[in-house]
Amino acid sequence: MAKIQARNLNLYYGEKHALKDVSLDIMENKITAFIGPSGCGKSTFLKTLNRMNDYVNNVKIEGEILLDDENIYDSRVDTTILRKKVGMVFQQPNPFPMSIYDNVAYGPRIHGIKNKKELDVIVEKSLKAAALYDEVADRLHSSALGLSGGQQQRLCIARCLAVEPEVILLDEPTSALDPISTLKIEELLMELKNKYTIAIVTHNMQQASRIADYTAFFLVGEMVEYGKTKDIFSLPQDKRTEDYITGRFG
Ligand SMILES: Nc1ncnc2c1ncn2[C@@H]1O[C@H](COP(=O)(O)OP(=O)(O)OP(=O)(O)O)[C@@H](O)[C@H]1O
Repeated sequence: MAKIQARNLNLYYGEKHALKDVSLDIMENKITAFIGPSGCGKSTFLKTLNRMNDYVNNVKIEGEILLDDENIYDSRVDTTILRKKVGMVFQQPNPFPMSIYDNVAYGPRIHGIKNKKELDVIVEKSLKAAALYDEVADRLHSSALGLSGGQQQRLCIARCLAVEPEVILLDEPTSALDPISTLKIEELLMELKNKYTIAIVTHNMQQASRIADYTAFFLVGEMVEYGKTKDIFSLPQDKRTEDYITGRFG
């Protein structure tokens, strides 16, 4: 079942036409990867899925993004609620300069949860779900900035999970990490897809082929090809996809 449907999405940064008539369905409880060369619009597309582009000046968006069949660009949509449902993890781990506990409790507190016992439960549950709890259980009140890069990224995933999202967007979440931390995040995402819908931008085609159920290939603002990952990598239908995945450019 489609959790998110992009319908004829066009995005302009000023004069620049950065997304050209993109339509694609993101399936529930699956991992969907967006691949393509630098500057092709992968991150831009990802950010349209929870309206992060609203923060950029001079952006014009046409078309629709339906989340559970409702257009998230409808003027009545509350973007705070939208971003609670559709959480995001960025390329550089960006823990807040506060304790591990407070990082995870941050979102729930903003959404009005004050009770300490309740927060304790959320923090522990989220850290466990992000496969970080065992490594930090004895230092929940130490600074998050003392964690390794890979741990920081799992903390950011825990922070995202703490507000009980339905969809998790990740923009090259492992590109700043070593191979072992990368593997841990990949394993974690494959576990998390049982509960969440996941969309990930990655430069790493091996990563897409390892973890993604579906893959979309972007090129200069166009979504060239989209399908089951194994089909995209073994039987690409478009010459441009084939050239890219066989390493002829990009
Ligand atoms: N805020 C902005 N203002 C103007 N142009 C932008 C802005 N953000 C991105 N662009 C342009 O839009 C195009 C798509 O950028 P985007 O970051 O989505 O690509 P990408 O495929 O994610 O690239 P990368 O893999 O290098 O991150 C690029 O040409 C980029 O320069």
